[in-house]
Parts: sequence; C-alpha cells; structure tokens
Amino acid sequence: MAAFPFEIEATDGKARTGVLKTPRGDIRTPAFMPVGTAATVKAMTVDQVKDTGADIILGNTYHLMLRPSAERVKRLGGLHKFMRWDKPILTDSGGFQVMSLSGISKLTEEAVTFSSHVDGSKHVLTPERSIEIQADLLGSDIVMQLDECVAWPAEEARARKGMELSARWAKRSKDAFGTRDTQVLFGIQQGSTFENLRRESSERLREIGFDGYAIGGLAVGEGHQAMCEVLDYAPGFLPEDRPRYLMGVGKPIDLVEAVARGVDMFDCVLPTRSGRHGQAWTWDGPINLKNAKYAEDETPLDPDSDCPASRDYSKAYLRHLFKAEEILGQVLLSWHNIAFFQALTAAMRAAIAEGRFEQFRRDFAARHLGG
Ligand SMILES: CCOC(=O)Nc1nc2cc3nc(NC)[nH]c3cc2c(=O)[nH]1
Repeated sequence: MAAFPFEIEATDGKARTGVLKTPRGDIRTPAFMPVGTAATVKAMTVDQVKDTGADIILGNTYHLMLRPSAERVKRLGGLHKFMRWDKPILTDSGGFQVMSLSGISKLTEEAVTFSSHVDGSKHVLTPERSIEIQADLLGSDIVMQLDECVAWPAEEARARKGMELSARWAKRSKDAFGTRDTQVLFGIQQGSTFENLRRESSERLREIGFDGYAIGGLAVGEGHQAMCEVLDYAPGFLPEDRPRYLMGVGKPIDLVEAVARGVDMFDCVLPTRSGRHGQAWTWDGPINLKNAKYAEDETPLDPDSDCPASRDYSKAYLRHLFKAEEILGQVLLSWHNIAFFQALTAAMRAAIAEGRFEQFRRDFAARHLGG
C-alpha cells in the first residue's frame, strides 16, 4: 500500500490531473514546486509562497548539508520548523548539485566525495547518507534516491554506465529508506536520450518499487525539442498510477508540453532566478522590465491575478526598482513569477478536468510564443 495515495481525477490524452495526498497536505497535480535551496525560496517569505497556491516546495540537500549542516537543522526541529513551512517538502539527494556546484568531486561505486564550495571542507555522499540527511535529519516528506545525472550529450556506453549505477544506488537507497508511513521515496529514471536505456532504467526501478518516479537526466542542455522527443516515450515506461516528476523543468512551454506527455510534477529555479534579474513571466511570454519601454507604463503585470505583486504595482515602478537596484524589485518579481507558474499549473489542472487540454495547449502556445 503506497504511503501517499495518488488519486487521478481526470485524464485528457496523456495528460492527467489529480491529488497526491500527504500527511502535511494535498498536492494538486500537475504541480510546480518552487525551489527553496538554502531553506528559503529566495527573496520570498513562506506566507508569500503559500499565497501563490504552491502546495509543496523543494529543499536542496547539498546546500543544507554544507550550511548550516543537516545535524544542526535536526537539532533545531527539522526543515519544516526551521523555515516555518508546514506543507510538504521534497528534497533532492544532492548528487546533481555536487556535480554542478562543487569544484572538486569524485564519483565511485560507493559514493560521491567532494569539497564544499562554501569552505572547501571534505564531504562524502553515499545513497545511505543521502537518505539519512533527507529523511532523518531534514525530515522531508518526499525523499529522492541518490543518482548520477550524466552530462549531455553522452555516448550510449557512458549513458548506460550512469543508468546502471543509478539503478544500483536506487536499490541501496530503498534498502536504507526501509518502510515509513509518513515519508516516501522516489526513484529516478536515467538513460540520457536513449529509448532502450530509459526503458531498462524504468524496469529496474519498478522491480525495486517506489512511491513515485522522477525523470532525471533532462534539461541538461539538450534543448526543448530533444527533451520532448524523450518525453514522447519516457513517462509511459513508468507506472501510470504513481506520480511522475520531471526534474529541473522548466520554462512555461516546457511544462505545458511535458504535461501533454504525462508528467505530473516539476521544479525549476527559473521563476525565482529570472525574477531576481528583472525578467517577468506572463501569459504573453517573458518581458524584461529593465527595458526603457516600461519607464512610464502604468499597467500592472497581470490585473486579473490575485497576487499583489502582479496586480497592484505598475511596470514603471517595478522597472524603477530594478534600475535603482532596490531589493523590493527582486521580492515583487519573484513573487509574481511564482504566482504565474502556479496560475499556469492551475489552468492546466482545470483544462484537463474539463477535457479541453489540447485547446488550452494550442491557445497557450499561440499567445505565449506568439511574439
Ligand atoms: C530534485 C531531485 O534531483 C536529484 O536528487 N537528482 C537529480 N537532480 C536533477 C536536477 C536537474 N536540474 C536540471 N535542469 C535544471 N536537470 C536535472 C537533472 C537531475 C537529475 O538527473 N537528478
């Protein structure tokens, strides 16, 4: 019996909408998870994050194990109490960030060893240690296996090696996780852009058995087209009655096209990171608020939004804040962008429930990419 019931309420083609029920609250899918890297969704309070409609956020094992350390978070009551977020948290296993953030790192069958980008201290991450950090010290609700994300492009032989290591680490992660009734473990499908490897990865994960399945190894430079070609088959290799989570994705158009191919959950730093640099995401596409054309534009980003950052401030004022390098600019635009990503997933949930997702998909692309 799965610890977290996943109830699919409607399907439309390959798209699904449903609810993943957890002890800390329900997660409506398709779901977008704001990234809360160092125990904060950057530039936002947890109340603002909650106001956007986010049901779950992502925490980063790599950052928190380095600072303030997972043991300190545990001593302070765990990640939910520490950052005052009482809804679900999904934590990553740290592997991906080690490879992308820590200068020196070594990958063996046993572990990933690396030096901290903060103070150069040495660290070892095994599947078992990653589970201990996520499940026992941080206290996350959805725990991820330690995996190896192979860089793109990869030769098939190299992609196979990474997929097989990830599959062995999936077993070690599951054994270390054991059975818990208030937390779940997700496996991670790998295999780069090779259909046979993706199929084999999925078969190995299903034999081990997970409460949810992530699709890893994408959004690593392959581009939208190549990613969609993998998503034409990869989600279908995973159990249809469990959540499918596409990691690190993505732009709004990526979310829509991935939902059309059967994906349920997403995380990406794009809305918060681009917000801090003056880029606003809207139904009509992204805009750069530093552009002079907004200097006296008194219209808000989205008058129909219930988010104050989207509805109550003029583009002229937001542009001024960025030109003046005022912190409030980063706060308001992060808030607006997260609210937009939540509005997008809410609109997709409604479209699927009402059997009009294909029309939504066409209308969205025409307006958002229309230029
Ligand atoms: C979020 C859970 O992720 C993990 O524990 N491992 C993992 N993370 C990834 C993060 C990614 N971000 C992007 N693009 C921005 N691509 C990613 C792939 C992985 C991955 O394969 N494996």
